[in-house]
Amino acid sequence: SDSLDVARIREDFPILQREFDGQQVVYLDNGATSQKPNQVIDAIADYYRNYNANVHRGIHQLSQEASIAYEEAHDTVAEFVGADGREEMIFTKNTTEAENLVAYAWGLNELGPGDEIVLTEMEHHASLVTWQQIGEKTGADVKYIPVTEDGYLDMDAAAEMITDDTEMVSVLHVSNTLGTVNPVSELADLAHDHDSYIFVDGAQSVPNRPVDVKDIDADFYAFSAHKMVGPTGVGGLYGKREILEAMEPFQYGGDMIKKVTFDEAKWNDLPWKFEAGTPVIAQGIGFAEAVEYLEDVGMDAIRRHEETLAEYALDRMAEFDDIEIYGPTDPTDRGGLVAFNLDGVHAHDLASIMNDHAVAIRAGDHCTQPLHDKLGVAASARASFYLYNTTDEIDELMDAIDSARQLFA
Ligand SMILES: Cc1ncc(COP(=O)(O)O)c(CNc2co[nH]c2=O)c1O
Repeated sequence: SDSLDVARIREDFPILQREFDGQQVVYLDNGATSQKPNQVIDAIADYYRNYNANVHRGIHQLSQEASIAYEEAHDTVAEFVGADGREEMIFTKNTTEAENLVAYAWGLNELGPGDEIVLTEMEHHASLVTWQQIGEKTGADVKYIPVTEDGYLDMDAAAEMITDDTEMVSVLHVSNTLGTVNPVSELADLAHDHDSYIFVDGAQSVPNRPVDVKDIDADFYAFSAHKMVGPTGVGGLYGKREILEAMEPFQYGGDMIKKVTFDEAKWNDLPWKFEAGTPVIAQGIGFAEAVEYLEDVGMDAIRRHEETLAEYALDRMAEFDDIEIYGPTDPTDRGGLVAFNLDGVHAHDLASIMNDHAVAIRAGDHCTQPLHDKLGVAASARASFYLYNTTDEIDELMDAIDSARQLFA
């Protein structure tokens, strides 16, 4: 079977050997950011050491090498998510900037009173706050597809809420709080039946499972390199070519133009039209290396590994009646993360005790405050898994939770 050789993978991530007070770190905060293998670190260092130069303009050898590497990085990332080449793959700073790019470059210009933007109650602030603001600035109405008791989207409500007044449906593929995997192909069909665009937030899906944007038929699809063993500072925004061709640029300046006179400017070809100024060269090169690393491991194998870890974590937590778990209980129907609370212990206190045991988890609202309001909790703890985690590490998590239980009993 193509299951993961986790022991061999862990050798690529030196940070996993770190110890705090003699305890080896147990890193379970991958939903916030992933760790980076030597291959990615070395690729970025290699660029700075051996062919650092600015791109798109240089005549000299170094600039040509840097330009080719940066441009081909777009092809690598595009192919990874099933896009048709670099013309459909814009490098942004992160998923948040990708949402803002479409919100400003398309939303502000195209939306007005009477138009509707449909989100979900489980949206991350990157989309929720962005489209809420666009609604305020344009007069468009913002609606939220409800989340059911068991953590799924209410698709009957979705079918009613997406109408001919809907111009944009913006939904996350996998919830960073509930782990829910949303039916984005079905939502794309609903949006397109009403001539609406659909923006899919793939921050928690592209790193963890195979994604094919053409299969989903998304109009836009965004994700971040730092969650998929790549560097911070670069993300991918897929857009259908014909939509990007028709869209106004997001930022103006060098590189995004073809010709400038004192009277006007002509825009550059895709994707450079949306990459103003000196781009994220080193990060883009690191992004491509991260994609190649994940491809070598295999996205199906990663998805299955995370399902195994989620199932193990859910089973271990189900042994206790003082742990409340949020999101679907079926491990094959959710991402590799579990948000939870321990009765009587605030999530921040729990995370602090976890830290005393060198266990790194997240506590707070995970940038989904409206969802936490709906769940009726101010904060939750969250363990999120990746290709280098093990069930032994989940046992360490459970032992640390137990020490918190004893402390607060
Ligand atoms: C679903 C989702 N959308 C968008 C973002 C924003 O990504 P960024 O622009 O790269 O920051 C995140 C990051 N989520 C988290 C960041 O820290 N903890 C998290 O759960 C996310 O989980």
